[in-house]
Amino acid sequence: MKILSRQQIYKADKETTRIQQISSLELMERAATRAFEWIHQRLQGSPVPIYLLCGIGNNGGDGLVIARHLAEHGYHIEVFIVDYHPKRSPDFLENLQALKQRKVWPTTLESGQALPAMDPQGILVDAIFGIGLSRVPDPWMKSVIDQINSSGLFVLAIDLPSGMPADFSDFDPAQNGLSMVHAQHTLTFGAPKLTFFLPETGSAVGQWTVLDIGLAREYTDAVQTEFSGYGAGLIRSLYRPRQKFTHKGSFGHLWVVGGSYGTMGALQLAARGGLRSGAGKVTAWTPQCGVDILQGNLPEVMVRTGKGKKQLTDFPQAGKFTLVAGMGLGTAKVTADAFVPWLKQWKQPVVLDADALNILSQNPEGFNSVPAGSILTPHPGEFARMVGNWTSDADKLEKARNFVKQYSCILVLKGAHTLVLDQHHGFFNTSGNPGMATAGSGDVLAGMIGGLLAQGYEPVQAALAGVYLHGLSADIGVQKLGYEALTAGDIISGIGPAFVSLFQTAESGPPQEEAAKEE
Ligand SMILES: NC(=O)C1=CN([C@@H]2O[C@H](COP(=O)(O)OP(=O)(O)OC[C@H]3O[C@@H](n4cnc5c(N)ncnc54)[C@H](OP(=O)(O)O)[C@@H]3O)[C@@H](O)[C@H]2O)[C@H](O)CC1
Ligand SMILES: [K+]
Repeated sequence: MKILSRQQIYKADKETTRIQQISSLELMERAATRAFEWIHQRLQGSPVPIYLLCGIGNNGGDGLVIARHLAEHGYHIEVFIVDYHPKRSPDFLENLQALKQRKVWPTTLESGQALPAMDPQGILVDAIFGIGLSRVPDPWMKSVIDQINSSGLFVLAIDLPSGMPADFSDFDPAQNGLSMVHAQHTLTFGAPKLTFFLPETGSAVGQWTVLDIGLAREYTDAVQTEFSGYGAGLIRSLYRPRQKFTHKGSFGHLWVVGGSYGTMGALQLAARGGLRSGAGKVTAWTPQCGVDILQGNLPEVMVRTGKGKKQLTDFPQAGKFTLVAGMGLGTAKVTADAFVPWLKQWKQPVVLDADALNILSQNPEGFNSVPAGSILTPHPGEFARMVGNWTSDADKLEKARNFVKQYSCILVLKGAHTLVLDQHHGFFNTSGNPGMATAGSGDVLAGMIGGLLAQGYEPVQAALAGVYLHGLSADIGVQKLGYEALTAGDIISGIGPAFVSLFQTAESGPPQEEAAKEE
């Protein structure tokens, strides 16, 4: 699922009309008809009042086409033209004519005018601004947006909520008060937009559905995008089936390094995540206080200790194993003093999480010792320690881009849509749920990525599959437990079913392809 930039969507639009030899008016008709069908399928002729707020560009034109189809099907509609600009797009004007021919007479709202009273049981279709938004809405538009947001109506946004840019190519909405319609649902054309995946703007999108409007595949298949969303389809294509004549040595040896007095749980969760993801063998390197805990709880895991009793003061010699470090490690000076030089020994990619990242943030020179291709898995607090505070999602993305370039690493930026970013591309994950905001969830993920890396997946593949399966395990967990009760241990219990469901058909398992399309 490619995320096209604003300019690429315009190009897709143009190429579609050229290749398919249709007019832009016909493409608008096609797009808006898909949106109408989506509404009609759900409302089934219900007498609920529908208020269509249309701008004066092509997003407004879409709104007028939807209005025409709704009127033809007997819906109770009221149409408003939000007159924020003196110019009108030609396709808007054509569709205004077509609507009037159907004896529907829109009301024009002029600058400064308030929205009319609306039945709070009704539905508001937001077709004011689409991808054409190129600057911050003016004070009147901001007040219209505020009135929509406090109206209490169900808001359905067309293409994207008005006031929200598709990407950050023109302006950064967070620097300007984030004035945007908050929709319950967004019907977007052709491809999801970058801003859907980021917390500042994504919260305004609500649920979202990508409507296939038949954009020219000649263009959309070939175009290189900076970002994409991914789901089961990509992970299935990466999956390495197990062969019959294999043994545990075929699936790698994972070492989880970390733990300190009082935080041995983190190391255990990572070890279990690695085992459940298929690592052939798992060894834990812990301070001496960890031996009984790990041996008692995890019979499958071998345990080796450093010299330190309550915290690590030394580390194992780099060897032919896959390293995941940082879970519960602590940031004591003795630990940090040993950890930073030790990292230099590593030549093959490693996975660094939690306190490994915190230690490096306190000793930034150490990031230069991280082997190329390593996977760093910070949560937002850890990432802020790594790169400094950001002022907005756009700024955070920029900082992340610079970081992966500088250190040739892969960042896994954890969030509602975890971003796996390398120097070539950013992948937003589509599995997972708010139940995952629970202690130890990140330790499990680090272990899972390590378990996949140990089995020979390329680093970016291990990161993508680990993140997706981690989210899917939690999705399976919440089906029985709900969000509140889900724990990191439950995510581990879901890993097996997640692998299994990856290859189930839509009829017998969670419909993963849909999950990627519809939030
Ligand atoms: N391929 C597709 O996805 C299709 C998309 N369609 C729909 O078309 C819109 C995009 O339409 P467009 O006319 O380009 O833009 P908008 O309707 O979003 O905006 C109209 C104009 O508003 C001006 N603008 C921008 N920011 C502001 C602002 N803050 N205040 C006032 N005015 C603003 C801007 O014009 P300027 O010349 O002033 O810059 C916009 O052009 C897309 O979202 C879909 O809904 C088609 O229907 C079919 C295919
Ligand atoms: K809109």
